[in-house]
Amino acid sequence: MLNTLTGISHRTLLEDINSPADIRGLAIPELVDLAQEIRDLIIRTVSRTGGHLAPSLGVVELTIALHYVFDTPQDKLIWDVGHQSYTHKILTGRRDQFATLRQYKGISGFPKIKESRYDVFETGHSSTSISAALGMALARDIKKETHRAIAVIGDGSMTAGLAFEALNNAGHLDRDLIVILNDNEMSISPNVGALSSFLSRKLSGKTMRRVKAHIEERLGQLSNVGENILNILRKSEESFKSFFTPGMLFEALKFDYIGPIQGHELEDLIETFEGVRDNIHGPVLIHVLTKKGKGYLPAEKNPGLYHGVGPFDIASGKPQSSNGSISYTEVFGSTMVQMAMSDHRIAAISAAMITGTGLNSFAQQFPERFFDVGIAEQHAVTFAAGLASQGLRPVVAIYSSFFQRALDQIIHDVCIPKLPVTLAIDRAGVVGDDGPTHHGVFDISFLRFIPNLVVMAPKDEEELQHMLYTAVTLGGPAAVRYPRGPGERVELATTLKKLEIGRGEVLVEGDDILLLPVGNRVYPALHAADGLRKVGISAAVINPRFIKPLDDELISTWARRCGRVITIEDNARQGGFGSAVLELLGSRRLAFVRTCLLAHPDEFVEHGPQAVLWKNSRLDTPSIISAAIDLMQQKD
Ligand SMILES: Cc1ncc(C[n+]2csc(CCOP(=O)(O)OP(=O)(O)O)c2C)c(N)n1
Ligand SMILES: CC(=O)[C@@H](O)[C@H](O)COP(=O)(O)O
Ligand SMILES: [Mg+2]
Repeated sequence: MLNTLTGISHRTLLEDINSPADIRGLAIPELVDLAQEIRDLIIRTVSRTGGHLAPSLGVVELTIALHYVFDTPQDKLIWDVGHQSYTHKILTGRRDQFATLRQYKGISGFPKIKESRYDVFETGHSSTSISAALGMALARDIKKETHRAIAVIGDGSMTAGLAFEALNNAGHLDRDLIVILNDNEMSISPNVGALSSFLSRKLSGKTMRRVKAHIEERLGQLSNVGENILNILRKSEESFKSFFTPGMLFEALKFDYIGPIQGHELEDLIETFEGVRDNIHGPVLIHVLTKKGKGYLPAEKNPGLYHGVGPFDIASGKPQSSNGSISYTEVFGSTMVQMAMSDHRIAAISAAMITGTGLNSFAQQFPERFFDVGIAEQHAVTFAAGLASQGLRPVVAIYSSFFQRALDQIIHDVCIPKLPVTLAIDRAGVVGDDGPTHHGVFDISFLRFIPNLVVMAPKDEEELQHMLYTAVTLGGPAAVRYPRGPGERVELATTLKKLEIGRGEVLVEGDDILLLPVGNRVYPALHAADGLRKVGISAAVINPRFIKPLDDELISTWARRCGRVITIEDNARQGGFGSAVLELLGSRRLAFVRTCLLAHPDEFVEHGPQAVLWKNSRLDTPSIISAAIDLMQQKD
């Protein structure tokens, strides 16, 4: 590598690292230098590609130490969420491809089995790693193999029920299993919840007093031994606190607990891991303290902002300027504030995604009506149902792909009892660079079959405002799905209006073909109708607004009139909006109408810019035009 100051070129350590085997011969000072080279590479690359910078910078030493001590890939290393796996990728043969991180056709931002044999489990959604590692440990024992199973999970991800289900089961099964708790006291925003306080031993005064009184009472009943311990405890709050360690929780779950250890000290990490590797059997949890964003000052100072970033300037840390459009998420956030000012029943719930869902302002202005429940989508929905059962009008804002976790709660706790809960489904449709784990392309399919639920999708940001208002004033369960990214730059409404449930709108009249686009596909369809007019095809465009209930009358009338229908949706074809229209046409004896369903095919859509993904799935304007021309030319 060329030193730009001296003009002298020298070989970096990283240039000789092609697999973890290559780091195992290095001495500690060399590993320290290697960590710096890796950090530089991550910062350089992510400043160009965007990505999960702060989580990855926080685990550089941890990753080096794990690959140094354990015999990967025979030993199975599982990265929870996987957004912190950049060092792992660089060390496991993907250094040269790292420049393509999150680029279309480039390497993914998450572990991918097809990318490397070191990626033994795919992640993206949180809190799966302990379950997966436990499964691997059991498979190992059944097959009489000897490798280790290691889950690396963050303190944020540890708050999810799934992680606790796995700990509970692992304690019971008592097999060799290593859980590394990467504790940086951060989820995306600062971590919240009782567990988080417990890990950092920030026990509340109330808890302290209660437990202290209880112990004093119990020990006081004993003779000398009790008095001695009591005296120690009385000495200071600190010594009392030290009586409680985060380990107590895990030990109660039958794990050995080791730590907390400093996560940026390579020597300590390596020594601890070697000790565990060579001496400990059964489930063990190693508590590692790290700093999110370590080594890049702007990220250290503001780890939330640099959790996931777009391209930025390294020197100043400033993100590349956006084009100034307001996003759907921002409109959701401001509309929530607008509604909550006059309706005191409105509450907002986020599952550890306050900024991502645009709820910062609501949280600041209405702290008593805002709840960040941690990474707990299932709980978020049932908690909302509880609020709604007592007269509140909760809005649960969660990304489409994370709502997948809460399907049972939506059905069982919200829709069967018809409770007035609004599901604000952000990131509906393809999200872009995060890829298949994060695309929100299934929600139409998994919500459409639920009785009592009204499902809406706005064509633009102004319609989103009215749909939110319609949802919270409905008096029953409602869902509004809206996409990632900028709106259509339309003017926002100052007065919110209630839409008539199940009523669509005719945007363009036409006789030859009916275009039925959903949500963010409405504008591309309008442009397509313009294009079709130029080649002599008269296309009608209807914005259905409601995916459920459908405007049966309007759609049937226009389908009969045009004789050809194209549905267009940023959702999977299977069970999607197009399927709903086919069901309608069948039930109305309109099966003779020629149809074409434009939607994502029955495969997982890869990562890449949204525009590319829409084009690939034939959901952009030119594809709609060519589908219409094809349908016009179709003969029996
Ligand atoms: C089920 C689910 N909900 C929400 C998210 C969004 N998300 C990604 S990372 C993250 C925070 C994770 O915190 P932690 O595990 O402590 O990792 P850190 O980023 O601090 O390293 C969240 C909420 C997700 N990936 N999966
Ligand atoms: C890893 C993860 O799940 C989140 O950080 C996600 O990548 C955020 O996506 P947005 O950038 O769309 O908020
Ligand atoms: Mg964390």
